[in-house]
Amino acid sequence: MSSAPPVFISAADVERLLPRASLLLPGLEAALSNFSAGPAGGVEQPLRAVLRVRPYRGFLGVMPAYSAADDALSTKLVTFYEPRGDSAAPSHQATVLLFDPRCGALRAVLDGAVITAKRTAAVSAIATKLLMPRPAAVLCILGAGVQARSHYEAFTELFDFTEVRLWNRTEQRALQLASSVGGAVRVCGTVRDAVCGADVIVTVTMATAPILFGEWVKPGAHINAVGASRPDWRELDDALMKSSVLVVDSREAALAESGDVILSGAEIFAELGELLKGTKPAQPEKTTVFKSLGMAVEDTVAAKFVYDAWSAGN
Ligand SMILES: NC(=O)C1=CN([C@@H]2O[C@H](COP(=O)(O)OP(=O)(O)OC[C@H]3O[C@@H](n4cnc5c(N)ncnc54)[C@H](OP(=O)(O)O)[C@@H]3O)[C@@H](O)[C@H]2O)C=CC1
Ligand SMILES: O=C([O-])C1=[NH+]CCC1
Repeated sequence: MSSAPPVFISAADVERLLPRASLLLPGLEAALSNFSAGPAGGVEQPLRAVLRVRPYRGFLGVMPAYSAADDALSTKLVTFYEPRGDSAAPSHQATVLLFDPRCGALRAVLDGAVITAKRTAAVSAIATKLLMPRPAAVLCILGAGVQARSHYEAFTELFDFTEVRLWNRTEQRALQLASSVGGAVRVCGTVRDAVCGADVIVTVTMATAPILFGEWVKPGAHINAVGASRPDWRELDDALMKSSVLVVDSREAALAESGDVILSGAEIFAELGELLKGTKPAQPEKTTVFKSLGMAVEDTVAAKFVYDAWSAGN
C-alpha cells in the first residue's frame, strides 16, 4: 500500500478509457442487484446530501458509496444549476474521488461529467432491455443536452430501433444534435408528435413541470424518466405515473427526491435491482416507467473501471 499522490484523470482521458457506455453494463447490473439485495449485497450508499445554492438556483450533491463486490470506495461531488441564459457553464459539473478502501488513501480524482453521462445512459439501457415492448421500433428522446447525446449513443449501439425521434424545447439545439450524431434522426416540433407511437421514450430535460402526458403515450411503451431530480420538479404527468408500472433505481431516493413519484402518489412496483435479481417480474407487456435519479454506486463502478484502465496503461 504505497502513499503515492492521487492521479488526476481528465475528461479527455475518461472519454478515451471509457469510450462506450456499454462497457459498464456488467458492472452496473451487478451493482444494481447488490444494492437492492440490502446489507447482504455489500453496497453502502446513504441518500445523497443535496445542498441548495439559493441565490443562483443551484444545487451541490454529495454522493458517497462503497461496493464490497468491487472493493471500491468513492464519492462524487456534482453541481447542477437551473438553466440561466447568462451562463455558459454546463448545467451539470462533477468530480469523482476514488479512494483505496483498505486504508482510506485518495487514489484518483476523476472528471465526473463523462462518467455521469455514460453511467446514466447505461443504467437506462439496462432498464430498457428488461422493460421495452417486443418488438420495439421507435425511440424518442425528449431533450438535446449532454444526457440526450449519451442516451442516443448508448441506445443506438445496444438496440435495433428503425426510427429515432428527437424533440427539444429549443428546436435549433435538437437540429444541431441530430446533425452531429451521424445517424438518421427525425426532429419533431412538438412532444406530442415526437412520442406518438414511440416504443421507448427517454426524458432528459431540466423541465420542472410535466412535458410528457399519459394520453400521448402508446400503451405498452417504456419510458426512462431521467430528469426532474428534485421533490418539486416534474417531467411526467400524474396520469402517466399512475397508469404505468413504476420501477425506480432506489426506493429511498425516489420517495425523497422525485417530484414525479412524490407529487403523483404513484406506487413503486420495484427497484431495477429487484428486476435484475428476478425477485420481481419485469412486465414488458405493460406501460412501464423507469424513474432514474442516479446512484452513487453507479459512479463508483464507473470510476473504478476508468481507474483500472488507466492503471493498466500506466
Ligand atoms: N438520473 C440521473 O442519473 C441523472 C439525471 N440527470 C438529469 O438529466 C437531465 C438532463 O441533464 P443534462 O443533459 O446533463 O442537461 P443539459 O443542460 O445538457 O440539457 C438540458 C436539457 O433540458 C432542456 N430544458 C431545460 N429546461 C427545460 C424546460 N423547462 N422544459 C423543457 N426542456 C427544458 C434543455 O433545452 P434547451 O436546449 O431548450 O435549453 C436541454 O435540452 C437533468 O434534469 C439532469 O438533472 C443528469 C445526470 C444524471
Ligand atoms: O446522479 C447524478 O449525478 C445526478 N442526478 C440528478 C442530477 C445529477
